[in-house]
Amino acid sequence: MYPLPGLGKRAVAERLRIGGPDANVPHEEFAMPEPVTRLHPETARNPGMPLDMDIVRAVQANTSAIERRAATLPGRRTVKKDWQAAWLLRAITCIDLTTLSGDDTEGRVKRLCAKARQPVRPDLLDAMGMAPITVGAVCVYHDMVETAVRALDGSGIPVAAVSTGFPAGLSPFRLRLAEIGESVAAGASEIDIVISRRHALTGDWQALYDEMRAFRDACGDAHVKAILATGELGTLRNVARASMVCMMAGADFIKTSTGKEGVNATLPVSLTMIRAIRAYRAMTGARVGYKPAGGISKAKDALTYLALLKEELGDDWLRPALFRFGASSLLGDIERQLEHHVTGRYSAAWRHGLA
Ligand SMILES: O=C[C@H](O)COP(=O)(O)O
Repeated sequence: MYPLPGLGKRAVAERLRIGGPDANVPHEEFAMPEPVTRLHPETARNPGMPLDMDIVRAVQANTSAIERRAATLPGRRTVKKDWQAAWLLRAITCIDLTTLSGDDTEGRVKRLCAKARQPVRPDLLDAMGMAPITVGAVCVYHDMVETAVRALDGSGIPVAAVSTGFPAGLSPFRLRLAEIGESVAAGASEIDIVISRRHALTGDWQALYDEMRAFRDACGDAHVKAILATGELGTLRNVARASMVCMMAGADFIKTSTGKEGVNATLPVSLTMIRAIRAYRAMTGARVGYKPAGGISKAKDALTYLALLKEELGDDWLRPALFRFGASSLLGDIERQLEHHVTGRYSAAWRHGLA
């Protein structure tokens, strides 16, 4: 399957220069596809491919071009009224509703799971003529996996566990592998691993590939999201290369951040990672998901991310199987905007607590 027949070396090389001229931005009517009817439609997993250092070395990132384009993104596409409500509902279905605090309790996780099952008040959904929806997943530390799995029983909502010594990823390697196994055994069907940043910072792409491959193997049937901790990778080129190497090693998703770095999800980083996903898709035919995480708390930011994804990867990515927001408080602001859409009034933010 790699490389795709018909895609010559030159075409591949063009796609690896992130930030170069972009002939691939679609200009069709900027509307949402039909509503999500199935939460997690089958998506073939990314099988990965052998590490190809020629490709990794060819990956470039033109930082100033990326930053220029990212700066134009907010407000570039505006969706209003019913369309905006539809986009916000779509955003909710793509949230990994997250609690990752040292003071997490079973009670907090149960309340979060109740919110995951019913993220929008039924009267608001009725007023919009919408069927019930749920979030994409609930994301917790290992110790809370069993509680979340029980609380979500019968809902079809997956539990994602952060793993491998999250957030720094500096515990002994065998323990990081064992941690994945424990979380899968406890019922997590998605595992968010953290990469060893030093491998990217020192350009040891073979070590990063081997680590990622081992993490994926330890996950078994559970889907694996690779957290790059982009705020600690130094350059956008490192972000682009780490994205490519993790995808080559079989990551199902690439994710920006743990939420604990000094800088978490940003638009330049997102553009870089999304372009890497696009290049990987062009080379191999495989679709890898994207998860910006950390600091995304406003409905308008969610709209910007969805617009970016639609422009760069197309409607196919606008669903939970290929896109998630890692966010602990975004849902509250979206619900507040939906209430305003239906009633014409804003309620206080405290009325939309999550857990
Ligand atoms: O992966 C998810 C993040 O840890 C959540 O970050 P946040 O609390 O800034 O929304």
